[in-house]
Amino acid sequence: VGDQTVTLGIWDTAGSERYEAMSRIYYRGARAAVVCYDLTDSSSFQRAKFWVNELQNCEEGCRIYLCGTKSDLLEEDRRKRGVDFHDVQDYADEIKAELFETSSKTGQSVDELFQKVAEDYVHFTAFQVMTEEKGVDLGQRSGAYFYSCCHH
Ligand SMILES: Nc1nc2c(ncn2[C@@H]2O[C@H](COP(=O)(O)OP(=O)(O)OP(=O)(O)O)[C@@H](O)[C@H]2O)c(=O)[nH]1
Repeated sequence: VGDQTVTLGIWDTAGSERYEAMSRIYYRGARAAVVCYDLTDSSSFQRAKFWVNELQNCEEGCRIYLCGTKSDLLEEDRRKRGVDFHDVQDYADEIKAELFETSSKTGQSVDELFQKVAEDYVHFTAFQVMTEEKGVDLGQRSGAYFYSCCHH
């Protein structure tokens, strides 16, 4: 990212709610979470919402990335789509998450997803360091630190 190298440590947790307590051990303190669902399976999107709620309740500093998987199957046949893109986009907006549709088979959008995770990490960490060092004047609407955050 820019001239910085970001090393991501990635933990693949169990997707089932049954392993909720164990998964929490893995994602505790995480700065980013890629919550995956199968684009051809609407029930998997409902399960993804469960994990989003968990993250929102337990991990305040964790940015959420929604990731619809198996996009290659939709390329083959659009009728296989089980989760409406606009519904997910509305949900992503509501929870302030980024949305990606990827394929592990073809690699579609996988690099873009992790590039965005790394970029956001760098930008938001820089912003946090600046605000921690200087403090935030809530009365000041266009402080220099806000501009520098957005222009990094
Ligand atoms: N066509 C296609 N199949 C995929 C893709 N990703 C995974 N699969 C298939 O989906 C099935 C489940 O994949 P996994 O990677 O085990 O899924 P998982 O979400 O890690 O499963 P959990 O272990 O329950 O968390 C396997 O049969 C994979 O081959 C993809 O991008 N495209």
